[in-house]
Amino acid sequence: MGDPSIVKIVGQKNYAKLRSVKVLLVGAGGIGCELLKNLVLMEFGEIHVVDLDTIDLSNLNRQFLFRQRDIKQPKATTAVRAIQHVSNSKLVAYQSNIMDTEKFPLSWFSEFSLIFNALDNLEARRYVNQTAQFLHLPLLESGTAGFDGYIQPIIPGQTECFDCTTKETPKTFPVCTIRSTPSQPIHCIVWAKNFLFSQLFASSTSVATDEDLGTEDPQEIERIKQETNELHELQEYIKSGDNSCIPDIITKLFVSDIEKLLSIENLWKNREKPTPLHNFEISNQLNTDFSSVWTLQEQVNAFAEVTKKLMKRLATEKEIEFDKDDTDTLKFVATAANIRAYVFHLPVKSLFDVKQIAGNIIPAIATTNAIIAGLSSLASLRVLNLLKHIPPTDPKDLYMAFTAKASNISSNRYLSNSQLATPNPRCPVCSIARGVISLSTSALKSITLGELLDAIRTKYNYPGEVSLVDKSTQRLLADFDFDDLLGKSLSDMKLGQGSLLLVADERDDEEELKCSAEFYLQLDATGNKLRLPEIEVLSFKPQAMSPQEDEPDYILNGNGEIIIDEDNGDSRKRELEDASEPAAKMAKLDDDAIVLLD
Ligand SMILES: Nc1ncnc2c1ncn2[C@@H]1O[C@H](COP(=O)(O)OP(=O)(O)OP(=O)(O)O)[C@@H](O)[C@H]1O
Ligand SMILES: [Zn+2]
Repeated sequence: MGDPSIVKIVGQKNYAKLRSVKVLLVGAGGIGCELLKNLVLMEFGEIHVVDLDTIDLSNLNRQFLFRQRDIKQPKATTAVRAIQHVSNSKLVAYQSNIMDTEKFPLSWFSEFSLIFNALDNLEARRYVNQTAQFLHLPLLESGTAGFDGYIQPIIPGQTECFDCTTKETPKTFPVCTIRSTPSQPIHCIVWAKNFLFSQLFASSTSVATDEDLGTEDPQEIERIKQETNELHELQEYIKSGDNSCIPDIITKLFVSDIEKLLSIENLWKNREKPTPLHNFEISNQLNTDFSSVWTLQEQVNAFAEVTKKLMKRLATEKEIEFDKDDTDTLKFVATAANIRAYVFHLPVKSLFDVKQIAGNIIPAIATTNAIIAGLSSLASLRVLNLLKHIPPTDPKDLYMAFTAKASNISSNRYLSNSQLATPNPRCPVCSIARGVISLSTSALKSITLGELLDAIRTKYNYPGEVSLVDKSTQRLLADFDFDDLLGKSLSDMKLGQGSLLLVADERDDEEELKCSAEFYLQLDATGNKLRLPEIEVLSFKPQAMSPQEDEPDYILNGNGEIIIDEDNGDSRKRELEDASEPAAKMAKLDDDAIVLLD
């Protein structure tokens, strides 16, 4: 019979279907905990939860399945344990990285009817998106940041995928701004975190000669390189564990390096000159209030104290990574950034503020997570065709949904939606045909690369001029003028379970080319020597795609940011702003046109 409220929504017949559906939830953080609760209350037959992380104190305000006693416990297993007692669903938890191909081969994913993404980074989102494309599995992608949030249903082959729109990597700054001419507090924080801290405690790399330094001035380039190598020497100091060198470190960073900068006169023609930190003293007087702005003396004292502590830690830990929740690493970065800010006459920040910036933190809001998880679970019923009174879903009728601040449509409407676009023909992920090649272990040894390539050519009508790339390692295995490896066996080429092979038509000047195809190698225990998938590899007209075609006017970043494409979006944006119904793509953004979404 089942829970009467869910039966009312889906009907008795669909309820039986719902009970047999197996879904995958990736991420048991802010959205993940909410989603797991919803999916359990909806009585999905089986819910598998994957999360690689353990619980932090800072998660407890919104990840309501966790308690103080759970800190340092795995998120996935703890979430499942917390909800098990009210669950009518079979729950399975994994404390693992979803990108672990040994633990989660493609065949494992193929057991699910639907995947929910509740992730916080671009790499994992992309990986799941690609996997869903491989298996033609529907995916419900989601993210939130503060009051902003979105869900995007992705139906492979029918609606745009996560990678159909360009995803920008987070904002970066030119090296010369960070290393020579900071003009905002964030430049000092980036210097302290990404350059100083990582040089001294994480790893020692000198500046690569081809790194874009953002300056042409030979004197400045020379100084940046020299400074990096000198820092390498400081790292040796730090490793020695000798506390007496701390004043030398301060002198090097905030006096001699600054004096060297001052000697490059070009830099200061149109800028205020920095003031080196001459005559500093170190005392024991420490400020412990993380939300106040400390005096210069307090910054110097805290910098000396925490450097001493990190030197001691380094002796046992060998390498220390920056972590916003590790007070020592945060204090080092905050005080170093603030002393540099004093030197460059820039505003100084409290430790708490530096934590927000250095940890890329936008306060997570439990309500936004709950709304987005609610929308995602509701969308799942549509995607799976389980709603009682709604006719079978045409993917064209599915919508993305956004919470208020991410929408430009109406200032007094909290939720807005936008019809899903069709797949972008130039998408690097979903414009490629995909399938699974199964083969026996003995075939790996007996079949040569050339034989496999011939079989693929024949089956999918590829021409002679194709290239074959091992996508897992980005190795070129063959192309029209490189056939040296074709006589080698697949196992000689280290190809096997989980390898990804990309075949591409390499002909020039043809009116019509075959689309690329990507194959996943899967070992087959049933004795099949070699079986190629029954997939259709379409052709396309290369000249038909002009660079302007269908360019999206916004970018949804999985890391994630919503960014307006300034060059292309203007006219479209206007159109959207004028539109009243139906709500369309989001565009109302903060002043700097960036909204971060986890
Ligand atoms: N590759 C991955 N495999 C499995 N789980 C992942 C992977 N990448 C991220 N996650 C999980 O996705 C979840 C995202 O949740 P959320 O955005 O609330 O982040 P959080 O780490 O819990 O919080 P915060 O970043 O604010 O401290 C996290 O629990 C994280 O461990
Ligand atoms: Zn795509």
